[in-house]
Amino acid sequence: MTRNQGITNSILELVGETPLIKLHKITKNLPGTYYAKFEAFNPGHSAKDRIALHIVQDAEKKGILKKGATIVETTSGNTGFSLAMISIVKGYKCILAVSDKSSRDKIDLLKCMGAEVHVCPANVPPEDPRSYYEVAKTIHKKTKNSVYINQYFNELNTEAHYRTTGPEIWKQTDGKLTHMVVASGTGGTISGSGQFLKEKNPNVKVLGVDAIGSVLKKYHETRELDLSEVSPYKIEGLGKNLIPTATDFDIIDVYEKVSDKDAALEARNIVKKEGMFPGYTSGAVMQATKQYAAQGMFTEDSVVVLIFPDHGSRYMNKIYSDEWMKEQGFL
Ligand SMILES: Cc1ncc(COP(=O)(O)O)c(C=O)c1O
Repeated sequence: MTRNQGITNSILELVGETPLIKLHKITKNLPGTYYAKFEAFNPGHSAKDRIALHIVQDAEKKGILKKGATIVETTSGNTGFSLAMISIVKGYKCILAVSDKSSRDKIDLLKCMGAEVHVCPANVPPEDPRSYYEVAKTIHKKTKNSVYINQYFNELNTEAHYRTTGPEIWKQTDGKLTHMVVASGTGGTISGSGQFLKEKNPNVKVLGVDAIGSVLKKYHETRELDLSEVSPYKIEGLGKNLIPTATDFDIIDVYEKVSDKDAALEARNIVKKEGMFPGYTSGAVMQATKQYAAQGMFTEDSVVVLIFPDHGSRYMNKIYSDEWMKEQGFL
């Protein structure tokens, strides 16, 4: 490892190469060995640094993004933070359309990072002009010299994880992993890293995590978009009410759905048992791992990698607030 031993020229050089941390107490009763790839170690505290940097660098190479240009994106918050950080370093303007489901902390953070933030209603169909997709598209059209990152429908999102997250996991486990458990939102993480790992070893099982209230699991099973699956839920960044083209459903072996309550309690459980402080979807990944284990998915020989996508500090007014947990009936 040569990282962090001398001078780092820019914070952006620290994107990726996150640690793989062995889980002990929380997985004590599950068969096999479990590791968390803790993406909070990225400088923007989430896996989204990887895709934001990859997409921006690609646009720069193609000459689409020039100094003084504007970056526009729809985001549940994390991609926005990464883009705002990159914009500061590289001298771009950053405009973000954010779902009103995003925690207050995330929205305040984006503003602190110099982004212009438009808060949009979460519970409207994607084609509604008030949805964050449509708001971002309109801002992009109206803003001269702007680039729309479009993470849900951008193959570079998936490519970023194919080039970084997948190879890192392969190297860190010395090619020994048997299963990977990954939260699916845009699907970039699961599809990109899953593709890389399956190319290395087709026997690696890619286990998806979806939210109750999202269409992804049903779509994976039937290849049909069933909107009767859609209902409001609290977990940010997990699941969807549309089918993102950034997701390659053929790479994913199976999905499990988790509830808001179970995911929140598991996130808090990770803190208590392992001393890590991860975000809400990490709780969802932990809960799904337990559900998969209960189905007999793992044996004593299993080497299971769980991706923990972000840091818990973004959820202080949500899952890490006893008051919020009580309001939801979770405590
Ligand atoms: C906190 C969090 N976890 C998980 C995900 C899912 O990752 P992906 O979009 O790569 O499927 C996201 C994406 O928005 C996220 O913000």
